[in-house]
Amino acid sequence: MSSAKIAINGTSATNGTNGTAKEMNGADLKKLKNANPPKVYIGSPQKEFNPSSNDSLDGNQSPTESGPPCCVEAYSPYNSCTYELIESVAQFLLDRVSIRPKIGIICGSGMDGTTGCLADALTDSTSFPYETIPYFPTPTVPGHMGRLVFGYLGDVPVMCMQGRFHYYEGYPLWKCAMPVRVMKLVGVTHLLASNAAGGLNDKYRVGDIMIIKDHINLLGFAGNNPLMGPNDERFGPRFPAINRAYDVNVRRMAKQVATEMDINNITHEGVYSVVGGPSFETIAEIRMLGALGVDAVGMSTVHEVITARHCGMTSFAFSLITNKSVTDYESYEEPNHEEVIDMGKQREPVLKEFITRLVKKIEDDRDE
Ligand SMILES: O=P(O)(O)O[C@@H]1C[C@H](O)[C@@H](CO)O1
Ligand SMILES: Nc1nc2[nH]cnc2c(=O)[nH]1
Repeated sequence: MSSAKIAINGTSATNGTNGTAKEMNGADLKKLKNANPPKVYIGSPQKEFNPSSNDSLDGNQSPTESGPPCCVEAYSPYNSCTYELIESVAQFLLDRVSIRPKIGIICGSGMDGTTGCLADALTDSTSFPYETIPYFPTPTVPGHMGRLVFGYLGDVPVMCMQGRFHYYEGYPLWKCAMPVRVMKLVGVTHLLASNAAGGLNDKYRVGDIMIIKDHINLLGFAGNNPLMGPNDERFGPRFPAINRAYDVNVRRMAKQVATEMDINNITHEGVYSVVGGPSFETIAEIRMLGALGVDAVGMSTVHEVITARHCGMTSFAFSLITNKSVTDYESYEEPNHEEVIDMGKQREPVLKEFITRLVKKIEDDRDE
């Protein structure tokens, strides 16, 4: 494996080779954190990109819009993050890693922690703490690391979000899903998202896996969607179809993996619904969701999948059932984030194996 250079504000560090990982650190991070807005360095020799000027990004592209850097308006409900800006973030990453992943993974709660998580299984990895990536949001939730990691899962090149962004953190949906567009422009064709969810279906037990076959976008019902605002056709159409969001072929492969791993008894296929959070559901809300045909409820994924489908990515997602949704007024049980994180950690080895095998199948399928 050849070694690549990671350039940080004009300094550089050598990328890890053969199982080692490199991360931006110390003084460089401090410098980047203090930069406001973050600086984007594109091309060689490095040059500072000012989104509000007509600076050329790499000699070929130029921003088509003037005005302030759009992603700085973090709380705008409408996506004002231009194609050019996303392209510049993707280029920032591509300039610093040598691998070209086709598969992007988003690790859910408890699966993205500090030890033993999927991202740690990557070899030849290069990781970017989110605060070092221009225009990236930063996670605020305990149990969510904040790193984008490039590396090999088995022998398959992937990029992996170790920690995601949630609506309840105060980020608009488009911003929560912005990394998916970055993945797209990095060259990713397949999105694999995981999440922690409360189980409504009576047959589900804590620790089970639910392959998502469909979703109910409750945030969308309430008039909120990551695609609201001006549409850029370079990403996708104004009115994308979403009825085949969870790819049937990848779901079939995931079920094959479950059979190979002999975990069919804990693997299901069902409907996920997203709520805004951060409060968990009331009993009346859970009963309503159950009546609507929801099998598991959580606070993420749907806006990422919508964004992925909009830009033509194949998407797959699964939930780890970290707690049973409470449906009984007599019950003293209360869902809590600690049990969510604990269950994620407990299931880490199984999920790692599940994802590693699935990624391999997808890669082999892509090659056929
Ligand atoms: O990021 P995910 O959807 O896995 O996280 C779920 C929703 C909340 O962030 C958290 C609640 O414990 O778990
Ligand atoms: N909304 C919601 N999100 C979760 N994430 C993990 N468990 C739950 C839950 O019970 N409800």
